[in-house]
Amino acid sequence: MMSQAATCRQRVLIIDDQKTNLKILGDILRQDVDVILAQSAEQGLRKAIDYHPDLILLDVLMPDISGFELIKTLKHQSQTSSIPVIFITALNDSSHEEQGLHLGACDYIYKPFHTAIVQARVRLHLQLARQRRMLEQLAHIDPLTGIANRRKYAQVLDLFWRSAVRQQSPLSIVMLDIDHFKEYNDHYGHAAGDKILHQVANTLKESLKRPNDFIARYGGEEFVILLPESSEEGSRQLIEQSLQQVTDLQIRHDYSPVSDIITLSAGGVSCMPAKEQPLEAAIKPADDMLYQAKQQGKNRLCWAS
Ligand SMILES: Nc1nc2c(ncn2[C@@H]2O[C@H](COP(=O)(O)OP(=O)(O)OP(=O)(O)O)[C@@H](O)[C@H]2O)c(=O)[nH]1
Repeated sequence: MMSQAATCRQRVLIIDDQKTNLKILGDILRQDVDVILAQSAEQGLRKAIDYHPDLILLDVLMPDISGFELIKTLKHQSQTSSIPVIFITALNDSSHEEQGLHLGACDYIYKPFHTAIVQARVRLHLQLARQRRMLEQLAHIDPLTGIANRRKYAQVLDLFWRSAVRQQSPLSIVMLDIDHFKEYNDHYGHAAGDKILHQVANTLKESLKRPNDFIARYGGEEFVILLPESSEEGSRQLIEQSLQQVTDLQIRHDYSPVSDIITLSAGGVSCMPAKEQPLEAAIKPADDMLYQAKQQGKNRLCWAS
């Protein structure tokens, strides 16, 4: 993920009502980045949402909506709030500069501008944006397995839940746990245990079919899978296949009382989220079912009815 973020071309949206300014700025940046042009605040806002640029260069004095007004909207909308904005304006006095920075701009450039200074500042802010994105990605990845961590899971669950409430569509939640993993660690060593966690996590991940299906490491040897817009029958079938794919790895576990290979227990629930229902209550049945699967002898899937 890091290498992809580090190599792909970044995008800069330039918003200015003067065609000549758009052309000049576009020409001096095009060598380094993909340039998107907008000739009004309204068009700029639309393009910011549609193209999600890495940086916005924004004029202040525009006939319909001023740059100062537009940045307020950009900073209030979740799709655009994290995009850094540089003002580039003929309002070349410190009080306007102060106002611009207060409104959330990361920089303020006076017109008439010097080409090399615009290029240098754009480069600097793009580099900062890239580093910020990498940090965000790293903060959401479990380093051992490379899949999402519990923090990311909490965010995604909240997102899926709200979307399921809005669309009145089902959401399946599945908790999975490696059986007798303590014995595995005790006999084969912690480093071997780490390798298994990586292998199991990635096998489960690859078994998921739809782009929105989501897996995270919930903790230790426990994983959680979220399947949005998936029926109970479809979800059960998919998870049975996922468990089968882990079994197919045929990882020897001579110290497991339930099998001579690594197995998983899993508990699932399909729910139709309602606004007034607390999230915790919806997840609990999956936890209960995992407990039941362990109680019933492990190496199985139990589903809440
Ligand atoms: N190698 C490795 N082991 C871990 C990691 N996180 C947790 N564990 C181990 O996972 C084991 C979990 O043990 P238990 O909770 O008793 O679970 P279990 O042995 O799988 O028992 P059941 O779930 O009842 O089958 C402990 O030995 C933990 O040390 C990790 O990152 N790496």
